[in-house]
Amino acid sequence: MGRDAGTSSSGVGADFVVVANRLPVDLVRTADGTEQWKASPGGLVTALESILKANHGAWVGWPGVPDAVPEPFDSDGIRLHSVPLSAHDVELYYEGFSNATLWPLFHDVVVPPEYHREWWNSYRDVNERFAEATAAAAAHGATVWVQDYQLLLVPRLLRELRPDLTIGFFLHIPFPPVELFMQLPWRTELVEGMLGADLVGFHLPGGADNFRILANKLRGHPSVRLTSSKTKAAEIRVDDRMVRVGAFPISIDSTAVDSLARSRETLARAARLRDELGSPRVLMLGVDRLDYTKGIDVRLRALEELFEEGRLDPAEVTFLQLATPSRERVEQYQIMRSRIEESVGRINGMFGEIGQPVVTYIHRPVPKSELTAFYAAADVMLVTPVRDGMNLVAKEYVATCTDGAGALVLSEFAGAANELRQAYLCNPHDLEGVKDAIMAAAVEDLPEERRRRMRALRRQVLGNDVHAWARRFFDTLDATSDS
Ligand SMILES: Nc1nc2c(ncn2[C@@H]2O[C@H](COP(=O)(O)OP(=O)(O)O)[C@@H](O)[C@H]2O)c(=O)[nH]1
Ligand SMILES: O=P(O)(O)OC[C@H]1O[C@H](O[C@H]2O[C@H](CO)[C@@H](O)[C@H](O)[C@H]2O)[C@H](O)[C@@H](O)[C@@H]1O
Repeated sequence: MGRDAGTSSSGVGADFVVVANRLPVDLVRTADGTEQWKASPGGLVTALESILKANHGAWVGWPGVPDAVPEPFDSDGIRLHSVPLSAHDVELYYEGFSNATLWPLFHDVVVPPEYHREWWNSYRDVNERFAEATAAAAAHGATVWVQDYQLLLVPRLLRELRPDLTIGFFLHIPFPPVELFMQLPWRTELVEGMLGADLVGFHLPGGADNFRILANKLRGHPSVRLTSSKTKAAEIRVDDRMVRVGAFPISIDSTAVDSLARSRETLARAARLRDELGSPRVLMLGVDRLDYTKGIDVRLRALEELFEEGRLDPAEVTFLQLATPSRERVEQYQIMRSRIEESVGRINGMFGEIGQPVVTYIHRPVPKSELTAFYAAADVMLVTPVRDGMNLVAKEYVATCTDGAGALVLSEFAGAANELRQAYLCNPHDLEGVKDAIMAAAVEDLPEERRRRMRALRRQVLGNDVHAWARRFFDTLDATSDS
């Protein structure tokens, strides 16, 4: 990363600070009232943890439970600063505005977003507290990297408090088309919030383009493309500053995943797992937070029809779905969970045998070593979101296929499809297309064709890891502070 972010030159605060809704660890309260820290879920943490550890930086975020007020502490070389949220904040800012307004709106309104003024007021208030906590944690002249849709107002608020900072912002979910964003009653404030950064990053060029159009439409800030830039970035003039905008597709720590996949323990566990699942000829796998964007229902419907039509034989095919609990108090998540669990029951009722279900469904997190063994055991990985910013699971599966076997069925609506062109791509809204992609990946294509595709995918994932992602972002951010 080329950035020494150890102790600050002034001795007060860190020279490099990440700000995200969640800390990289969650405080977990057990039934007996004791508390312990556990790794928190999601791709964002997976992606940033290794970068921060390598740079002894600080992380500002919510500890994951209401009303907890831990003092700053060090974890694995990272200084963690908690922003406490009350139960009311969690309900209005996190479950409400972040996950029932912005999340569905930014994921192409796959469920209807709700607009409530009291949610917005709480979002603004919590963003102010994040900005204040960050201003207190950062050394003079530090670099601050603000993450994601929960904190869209922070870049501007932080700039007002601390004009000496260099501020980057990265959005991990899709940035919606202009017509959808325009639904937001607070659209101008949100765009202005993001424009407080020196660099605004998205996964895909389309998201960056949507943002440039909105900055012009809502605030009259025209942009120019930087034709010389490798990142195809653009610049927007905001008063006396230039804000850079570009696409930076995130990735994984590919080498670490690859070596864990090659370990004797992983390979032994993967073999045992196949035995435990009845030694199927084809083991299919899904791994997701239980979220309505992930298309878990789509793949279940596709499999059910393939069994009904006799195109897949339930005696030969098993599907393992890991669906990690997520945002469980938000209504649409509850609706989706019921729908998925009903499908699993129906499919097993129709096609399972005693002691031999066709769908094995796990609704709890598993340790990383176990997850890696799932990937290593699977012949076909099903990643079928109706919309997804990137989808790191797809990349993790590819990095785990160390023997070059294995096939990835991937929705065109996952950001990862932009890079993983040799996957079995499908449109999750076209059920026949999803079924055909599953059939090609699982049964119809020759092993050589699957291997050819997997070789190309592995070249992509191993050659573009999370470190390269961070380097590209920081090189572009450094260029903004130089100009
Ligand atoms: N250890 C562990 N990691 C999980 C589990 N479920 C999902 N993950 C990780 O969570 C991340 C999900 O990222 P991504 O696919 O981008 O989707 P996101 O959930 O929307 O961020 C991946 O790094 C997964 O490995 C689990 O049960 N255990
Ligand atoms: O913090 P939660 O509400 O429990 O949700 C977990 C995370 O989900 C989202 O992940 C996104 O980021 C990934 C990495 O860039 C990307 O691959 C994926 O497509 C996105 O959905 C969310 O953006 C994070 O803020 C959450 O922490």
